[in-house]
Amino acid sequence: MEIAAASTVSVAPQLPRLTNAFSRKLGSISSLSFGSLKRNYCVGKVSASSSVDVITADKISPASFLDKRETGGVLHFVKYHGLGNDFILVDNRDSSEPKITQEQAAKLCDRNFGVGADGVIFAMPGVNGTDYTMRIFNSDGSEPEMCGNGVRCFARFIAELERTCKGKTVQVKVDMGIPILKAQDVPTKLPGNKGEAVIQAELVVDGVSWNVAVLVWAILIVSHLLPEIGPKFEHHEMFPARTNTEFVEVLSRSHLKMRVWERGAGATLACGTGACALVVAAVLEGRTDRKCTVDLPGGPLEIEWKEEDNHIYMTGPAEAVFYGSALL
Ligand SMILES: N[C@@H](CCC[C@H](N)C(=O)O)C(=O)O
Repeated sequence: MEIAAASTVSVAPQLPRLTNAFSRKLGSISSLSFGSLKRNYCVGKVSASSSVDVITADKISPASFLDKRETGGVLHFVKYHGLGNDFILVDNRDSSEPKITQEQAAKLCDRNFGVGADGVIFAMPGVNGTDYTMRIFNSDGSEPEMCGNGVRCFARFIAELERTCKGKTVQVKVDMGIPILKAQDVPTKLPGNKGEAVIQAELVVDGVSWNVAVLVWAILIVSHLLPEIGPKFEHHEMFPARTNTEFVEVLSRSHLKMRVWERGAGATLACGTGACALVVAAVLEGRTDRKCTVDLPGGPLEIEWKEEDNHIYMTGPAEAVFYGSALL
């Protein structure tokens, strides 16, 4: 059995890179389909496409709650999670500015003094011909470019807002687009060593040498070290925009296990973009096939990096947890 740490470094660079790469496609149109209904949307500065299948049926209709309009100082939301990576979803379709500030989002995400979540996601009006735009603030208030588990929850939320889906849990497949491996697009100051990509490079963190690639492999890491080592990767000088980090164990050519330290959110139960980056890294290093199950603390994700179109497809659950109103 091989244990690799990973990745985030390895993957980390990759994650931001994926997101940053996407961000240059501002306004590009993707599709979201719920059964027979199809919607185009733009994820923040990123684009992605999803399809949703309802796998369970709810007994209650949230319609009356979702129809509520805010009065001063109150924010209505729905709490969702994808494999334990949890988000506060806000119906922001009537404005292209988020209803709350980044500071307010950080307070809401606090697990002791707020609602508790890994991030706040806003469903906003579409741009450039899209039906919707998604924006997300991390639990520290910073704004990432993309969120894999979050985009599945977003898809589920849109379906609920449009009354096209009443299931508590749905399985969502997301087209995460094309991975970009160019070092400067990650961004990382690590020099490209495989074309312009960073594969199997050395990264020194806190005096320890890690074998990283666009992902990081090869070092055993145990869970209790995550809070200690995670921030050192996140804030490493080689990653000017900080980074997400996935620590990985290779179980077989189609099975990976990972722990994540997220930029702006810390140790979370799952990270969709990280799982995608991980599979790309694993394939580039010849460690796995293109279709893998990635086990995360919150459960498994199915990831496929298709050769035909170079896109990465992620499939996993999105579950509604509760409806609430927060005092701001
Ligand atoms: N913290 C991340 C953004 C969120 C990633 C997410 N959990 C996922 O599922 O992809 C960042 O700052 O990049």
